[in-house]
Amino acid sequence: MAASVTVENLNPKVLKCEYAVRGEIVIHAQRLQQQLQTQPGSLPFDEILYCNIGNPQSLGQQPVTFFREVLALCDHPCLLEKEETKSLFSADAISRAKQILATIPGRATGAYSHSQGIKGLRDAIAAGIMSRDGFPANADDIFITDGASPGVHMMMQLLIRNEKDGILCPIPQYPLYSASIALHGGALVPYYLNEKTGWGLEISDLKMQLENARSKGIDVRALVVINPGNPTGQVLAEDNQYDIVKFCKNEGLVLLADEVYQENIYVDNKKFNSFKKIVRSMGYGEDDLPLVSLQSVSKGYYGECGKRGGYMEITGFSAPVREQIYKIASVNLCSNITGQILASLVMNPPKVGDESYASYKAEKDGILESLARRAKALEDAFNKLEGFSCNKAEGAMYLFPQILLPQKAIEAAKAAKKAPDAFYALRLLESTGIVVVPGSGFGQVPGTWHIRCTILPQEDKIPAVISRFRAFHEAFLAEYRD
Ligand SMILES: Cc1ncc(COP(=O)(O)O)c(C=O)c1O
Repeated sequence: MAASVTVENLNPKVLKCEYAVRGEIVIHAQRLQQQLQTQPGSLPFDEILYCNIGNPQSLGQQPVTFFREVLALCDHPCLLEKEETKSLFSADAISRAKQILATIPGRATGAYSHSQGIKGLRDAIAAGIMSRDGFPANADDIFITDGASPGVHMMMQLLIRNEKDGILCPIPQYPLYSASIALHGGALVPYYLNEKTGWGLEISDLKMQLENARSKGIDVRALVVINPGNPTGQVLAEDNQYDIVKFCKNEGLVLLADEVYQENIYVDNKKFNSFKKIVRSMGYGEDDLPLVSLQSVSKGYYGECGKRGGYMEITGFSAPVREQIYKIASVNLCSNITGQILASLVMNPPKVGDESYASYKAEKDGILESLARRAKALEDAFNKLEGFSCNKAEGAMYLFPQILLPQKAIEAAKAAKKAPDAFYALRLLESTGIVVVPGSGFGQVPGTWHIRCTILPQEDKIPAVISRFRAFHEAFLAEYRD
């Protein structure tokens, strides 16, 4: 019987969609990992180091105790009735769990919730946003989601009608954006971050790209800004943010602000400012600018990727449009309740005076300070490699060095039908077990080659990562030097 479903008759939007952070190189790494299990000693390394994805706990980062205590108590409320609980859990985790459970109808964490998320948790998130920004936030504007990704998909679904609807996206960009634009059948309108100025976002380039797209009949609907940047690690300066907001207002664009790395800042001279705060401090209110701000429990110092929690805060949309957004959310029923609770916790961590505060602060600072040291150590190491130039990771979880590849290597890549940076990343994996993502998965200025490497291996592993990388790179150059 002939197969009724073939690749040829699949939805072409699915075929067009690419997602390199889990692409060919990662699939090959998983194969090699299996080989290490079934035939130990058969490869030149004894473990695979996944530096391809911002998944901190998979590389040994420990979860924050307070958050997990509250989750455990919420998930098994009968613990709250037991005497031993008082010695096993901190007092503020116990009281927080009780407070949260009181907002959940029937204390049932196994029940569906409101499609935007449990109201009490949205109130807590709104309070967290207000204390972060100093401007009011409203629970009705919050949609709690299973990580930030569903929020991005929802907005693309809402905005993209056909291939003539465009979304301005940074290049390089996190491929969730290119993938979701492709899946929803829209046009990615690229704007280039300037590598020479530390991945600067230039309004002149935004304008040029917008005009260029419009001249081709593209109706540009939104601007995506990832701050701090992935894969590029830059943190936007406040003045730059004002200009971006003005640009969106003047051009009638929705501002999609991906702020999932808001807690990941590693330099003293930069500070995270939410676009919500910037917009409000410019005096713009609800009717001036449609703004979507995305946050996630996957990043920051919490790194709870597998719990799938996050939210989008939606302001500046009319009531009928918000009803449509609510309708899309309701088709998915609701996000998972554990992720909802965690999203409320990361926006309202323990405060001075709470029993957990000192240990919470020590865990948080320990993780963030270690990430800053790892970022610096890897940046310095990359900058010492011949042909590498690596901007600082001011924030986020990645380094994105440019590599000047010898012509001979580029030709070898061509012969192997691979992009040169994918060829390099594959060779790196096969000789060291280190998994990185080629720059071609994020977009880059044509003719330049990059790799993205996370800063997430634990500190005791960093010297080995650096020396394995260096040895590989020297051997690669020796093989392909022009
Ligand atoms: C910039 C950015 N946005 C969104 C996400 C989505 O993450 P999640 O769906 O786990 O919140 C990621 C994940 O790496 C990211 O880097």
